[in-house]
Amino acid sequence: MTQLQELRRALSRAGLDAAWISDPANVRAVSGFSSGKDGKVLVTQGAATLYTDARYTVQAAEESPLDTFIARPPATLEHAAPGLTGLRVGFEADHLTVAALEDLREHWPQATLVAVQGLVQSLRAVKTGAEVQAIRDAQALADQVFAEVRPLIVAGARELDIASEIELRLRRAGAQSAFDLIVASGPRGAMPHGTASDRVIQDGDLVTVDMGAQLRGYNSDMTRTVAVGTPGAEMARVYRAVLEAEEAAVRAVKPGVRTADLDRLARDILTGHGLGEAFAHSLGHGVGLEVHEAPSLRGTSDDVLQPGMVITIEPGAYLPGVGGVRIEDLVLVTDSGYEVLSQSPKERL
Ligand SMILES: CSCC[C@H](N)C(=O)N1CCC[C@H]1C(=O)O
Repeated sequence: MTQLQELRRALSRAGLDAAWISDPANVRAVSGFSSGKDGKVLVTQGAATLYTDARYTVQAAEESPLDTFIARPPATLEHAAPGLTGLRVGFEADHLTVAALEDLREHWPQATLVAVQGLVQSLRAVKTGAEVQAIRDAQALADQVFAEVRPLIVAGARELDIASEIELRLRRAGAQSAFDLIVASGPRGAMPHGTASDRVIQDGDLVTVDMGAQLRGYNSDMTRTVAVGTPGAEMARVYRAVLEAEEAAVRAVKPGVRTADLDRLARDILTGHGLGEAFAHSLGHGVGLEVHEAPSLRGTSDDVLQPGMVITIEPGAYLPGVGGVRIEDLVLVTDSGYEVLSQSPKERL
C-alpha cells in the first residue's frame, strides 16, 4: 500500500475527510516531490493534488504522479476551496504557522479545519523496501567516507579540516551531509551537538565524529568516538561504559520492544558506571526523510518497535570541562530482531 493510500485510511480513522499537508518531508512522502518546502498536498478520499509554483513545473511532472496545480498562494487556496465545502480538513498543527492557518480560515470558510499531529509522520516510521535501500546506500557511503577520513584524525588537524574532508567526499559521491557535522575533540566532546570548530586536535584527545549522508532524499546517522594517541584512564573508562551501553541496547532491538525500555536499559548501564547524569539526551530516534523522525527512543515515549523501522542507538556521556563520548549505530528493525546498517569499526579502548 502506498503512503497516500495509508494516509486515506488514517484520515478515515481520525474522522477526517481531507488533509492539507504542508510539512516538507510529509509532502515528499505522499507526493514524491522532492522540493517539499515549496509544495503542499491536498488529499481527499477521491483526489490528491500537489500545489507548487512555476519554478517547479518540470520537476513536479518528473517526480510526482499526483495531479499538479501550478500557482502561488492565494490562487492555490482558491483553487482548492470549492471541493472542500462541508468537509473536515486536517492541517498539520506541528508545522503550519499561525499566519498560514489564518489564510486557510479566510479562504476555506465552508470547511471545518481540524488540528492534527503526527498523522503522516507515524506512517513514515515504518519504511518501505525502497526506503530501506536508500538509507542503506546512504549509510554505506558514510561508512566508506569515514574509513577514508579516519587516518586524517590526528594531532595537529583542526576539527574543521575533518568536517570539510567528509563533506567534500560526500558531495563528490553525489550525496550531501545530512546535518552540520559534529566533530568535537577533547573538552569540546562534552557538547553533544559540538559542530566542528577551528580547535586543533591534541595528542590524547577523544574525538567524537557524528556524521550522516543524505542520498536520494534519505538520511543516515552514525557516531564514532576515536582516540588520538592514548587517552587518559578516566576517558577510556567512560568510553568502555558507553560502548557497553550501546552494544547492549542494540542487542535488545526487536519488534514489540517499547523504545522507552531500550532507553532505560542503556541508562541503567551508564548509571551503574556512575554516568547516569552524564547521559544528557535520549537513546535515539527514527531516521528517514528527516534525520530525526518517528519513532522516538525517549524515556517518555509510548512508541513500540516494528519491523521496517530504522532507528539510531546513540548513548553518550558528557563531562563538562573534561570531554565526552558518544557511540551511535543505525539499526534496522527486522522481523526477528535487528540488522546494524552502520559498519564502521568501533575502537576498543
Ligand atoms: C543535529 S543532527 C544530530 C545527529 C545526532 N546523531 C543526534 O541525533 N544526536 C546527537 C546528540 C543526541 C542526538 C539528538 O537528539 O540530537
